[in-house]
Order: sequence, then structure tokens, then C-alpha cells
Amino acid sequence: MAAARRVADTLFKAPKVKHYTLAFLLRDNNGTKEVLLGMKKRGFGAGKWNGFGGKVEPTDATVSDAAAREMNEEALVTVLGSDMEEKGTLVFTFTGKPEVMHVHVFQVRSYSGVPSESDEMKPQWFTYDAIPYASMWADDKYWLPSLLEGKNIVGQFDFDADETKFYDHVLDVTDA
Ligand SMILES: Nc1[nH]c(=O)nc2c1ncn2[C@H]1C[C@H](O)[C@@H](COP(=O)(O)OP(=O)(O)OP(=O)(O)O)O1
Repeated sequence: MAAARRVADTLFKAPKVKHYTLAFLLRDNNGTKEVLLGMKKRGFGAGKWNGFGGKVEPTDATVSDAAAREMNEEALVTVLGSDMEEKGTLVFTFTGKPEVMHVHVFQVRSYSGVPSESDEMKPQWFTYDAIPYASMWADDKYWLPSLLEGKNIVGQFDFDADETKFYDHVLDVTDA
């Protein structure tokens, strides 16, 4: 559990930690497993495919509720916080930025409605063999395959100031 210790130390030492959610909606489409990703239209990570999420707000009762709220806002589906399954933690640091991102990662299978384009995200279902890693954050190909296999993850990725590549990382993958 080397990554978990490193993550704990990073969070302990960081002058400022901001909490975010990142959630993946999963479905079985006539026997084919698919994951919903969204093309981020604005803000941090614009132009990349990603899971759905954002900052945890003081008005969110729980981090799971925050994850559900963000998915509802960004993919225009109805998801309950109680259906969010916690899958792990990712910590991102950026050279020259004292603030550390603490990302709470979830998966969810239970939802109602049809995913639709919002101001922030354009959603699309992807089969597991067609995930667009080249158009995602550089770290995603390191941990998303394990997540889609049902594993839990804990990791830290230390990015350069320009946010395009990381110079160091640790990752623990464990059976759920
Ligand atoms: N390196 C990375 N790899 C990744 O897969 N997701 C990342 C990432 N760095 C950040 N994210 C995710 C976490 C979170 O879901 C999102 C960033 O949140 P946003 O900038 O969308 O939050 P905001 O608070 O601006 O959004 P709202 O709360 O919707 O206004 O990007």
C-alpha cells in the first residue's frame, strides 16, 4: 500500500486541499459493457473526455451526494448519492501550485433518464475496448482499465505546471 501512504502524506502536508468527485456511469448494453464519458466543454480539462464530477460544495451532505449532483448536472440523468459506489482516491499535484486536488472516484450502475448534453459536458457511451485514452487526462490509461475491471484504486500523479504530463506517480490497485 505504498501509494496510500504517499497520498496520506501529501494530503497532510498540503497547504490547501480541494475535494472533487469523478464518477463513471456503467451499463450492460445487450451483453456489451459500456461506460459513459463526457467531452468537457469548458473550464478545467476542456477538450478532454472524462468521467463526470466537480468540486464538493459545502451544501453537499456527503461526498457521494456531491458525486450524484455533479453527474445529474453534467449528464442530465437522475442518480442517487446512495447508489454511488466508492472506488478510490486520486490525488493530483501541479508544479508551482500549493493546492492539491483530492478526487473521490465512484462508479454507478443505477440511473434513470437518457444522458444528454449539458452546458459543461457532451456525454457518449464507450465500449471498454474503445476508450479514447489519447483524448483524456494522461493519468487515465494507468488506472481506468483497472477500475473497469472492478478494482479499487489509490494513486497520486504529480503533473508539470502545464497539466499535460506527469513526472512522478504511485498507484495501488486492489480487488474490490
Ligand atoms: N488528472 C485528472 N484525471 C482525471 O481523470 N480527472 C481529473 C483530473 N484532474 C481533474 N479531474 C476531474 C476531477 C473533476 O471531476 C473534474 C474537475 O472539476 P471541475 O473543474 O469540473 O470542477 P468545477 O468545480 O469547476 O465544476 P463544477 O463544480 O461543475 O462547477 O476533473
